[in-house]
Amino acid sequence: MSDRVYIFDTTLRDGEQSPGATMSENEKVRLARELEKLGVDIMEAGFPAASQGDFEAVRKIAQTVKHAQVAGLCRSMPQDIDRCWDAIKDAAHPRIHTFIATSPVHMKYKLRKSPEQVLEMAEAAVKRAASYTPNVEFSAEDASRSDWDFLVKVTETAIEAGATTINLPDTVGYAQPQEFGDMIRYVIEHAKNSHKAIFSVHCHNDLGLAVANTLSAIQAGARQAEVTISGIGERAGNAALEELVMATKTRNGYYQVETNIKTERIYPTCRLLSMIIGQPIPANKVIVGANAFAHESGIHQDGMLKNRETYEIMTPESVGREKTDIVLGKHSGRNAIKGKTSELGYSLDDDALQTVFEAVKGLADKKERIYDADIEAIILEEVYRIPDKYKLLHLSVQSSDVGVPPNAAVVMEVEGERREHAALGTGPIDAVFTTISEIVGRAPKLKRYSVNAITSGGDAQGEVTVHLEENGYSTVGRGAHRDIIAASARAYLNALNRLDKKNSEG
Ligand SMILES: CC(=O)SCCNC(=O)CCNC(=O)[C@H](O)C(C)(C)COP(=O)(O)OP(=O)(O)OC[C@H]1O[C@@H](n2cnc3c(N)ncnc32)[C@H](O)[C@@H]1OP(=O)(O)O
Ligand SMILES: CC(C)C(=O)C(=O)O
Ligand SMILES: [Mg+2]
Repeated sequence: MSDRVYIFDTTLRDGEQSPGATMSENEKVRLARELEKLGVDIMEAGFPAASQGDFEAVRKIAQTVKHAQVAGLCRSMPQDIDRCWDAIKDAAHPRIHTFIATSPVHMKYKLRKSPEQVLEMAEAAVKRAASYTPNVEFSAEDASRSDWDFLVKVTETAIEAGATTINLPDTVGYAQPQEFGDMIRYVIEHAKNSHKAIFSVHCHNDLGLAVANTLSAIQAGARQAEVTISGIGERAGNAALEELVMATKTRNGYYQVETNIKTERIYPTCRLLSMIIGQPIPANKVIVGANAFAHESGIHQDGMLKNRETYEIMTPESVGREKTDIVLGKHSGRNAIKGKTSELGYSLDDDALQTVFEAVKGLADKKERIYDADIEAIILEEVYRIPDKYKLLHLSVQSSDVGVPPNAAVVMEVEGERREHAALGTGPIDAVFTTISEIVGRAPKLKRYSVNAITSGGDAQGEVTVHLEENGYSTVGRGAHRDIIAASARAYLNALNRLDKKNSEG
């Protein structure tokens, strides 16, 4: 049976210590509501002694959140602890989180205290916190650079004073996974009454090992993980909630632990945070980045279409994202293109598929990303075209405001014969249409002309639709191209070819 790992989210406290991630009171409350929906067990709402603003935000969150525990952080100082309690006392499940550093470098240079003084401060702090609530967490800051036997002593002291959670942080992201797991196991095995507390870890990502260290600690017996959404936090950040949770879920057989997180709420929560702090999610970010479930190369796309498990270890839906993105581009193969065209509702034979395949490869050389609408435009242009009597070979257009009137030069093939001509027009598109009509010796009436950007971005394709009328017949022609004048010429010829077919069918 799987053991439960409690998720302690500190996005609103350590996450907010990330440069540029300061949030207003309203934003913190909004995120707190989302964290509750996500299913975090404990949320650290802030550091009430830091400022009046943080005090108010923590108090508001404490009054708002109903199911999750709400923690406030405080130094091992009476005035900080009292202020913290004041802020969280209205919570349905309040927790005081007090801390003091235990590493030689922090004790000597930052605190200017001896280990004995630190032990006394820890004991006094936990006792004071426990006089307010039985739910007290004690953290030995910079635990990973502390003497292990001193950590055992501090842990015993804090448990004896009333702490029910003991947090051993890797404050500066210095630990290595095996070593960190060994440290947690050592303290749990050697501290008296360790069974009376839940052991927790809080890992920073300075060497990119925050999640690995947290997982190693879980294997060693830690049952609370302190994390943040998208891994934001002081310096390089904290262990990312989404990475830790999905690692334990995806490899449940390996870790044999479970969390209470509703994983399908992960993506919406990360998006909300990104909007609040105004920092976009990088495309290659684990689980929540735009590329995390996008498959670009033909061999991967082929595997995915045959069975998603070939290249996906979790589904995008399981983290609240939309379906897998098969990104068609220059690395795509025929199977992916066939899959996409049938998904769009077209059933193409092998020849048509080959035509689309070649057109996609050609377009991919010019365009960074191929969208569904590009594929549809290619199908319309390359497959569902009436056999052409008229073909465009070259087009050159001069558009102008003053001086030379707009003019076009067109080289075409008319039933296999090359013809060229140039003409003026009221605008560049009119010049193109006039030149083509003069080449083919016809003068259909242009009833309607429209242009749509069918894809987005600076390299978007435009689709032009023209309605032509001639001898009582009317028809529609379409053309797609990255240049709308070229798209217009194609649409006009497409309509002329259709008209010609109607005329000849009588
Ligand atoms: C690893 C972490 O993330 S720890 C949490 C970090 N978060 C914050 O710092 C919250 C924002 N901080 C603040 O607003 C301010 O630092 C305050 C209000 C907390 C304190 O401000 P000040 O009183 O001006 O102190 P200042 O920040 O300059 O220095 C910190 C003091 O606390 C002491 N201290 C640091 N940690 C602790 C602790 N856990 N317990 C007791 N004292 C501590 C330092 O030794 C220093 O003492 P000194 O003034 O006697 O040298
Ligand atoms: C206050 C503690 C838990 C902390 O943020 C750290 O050690 O990184
Ligand atoms: Mg921290």
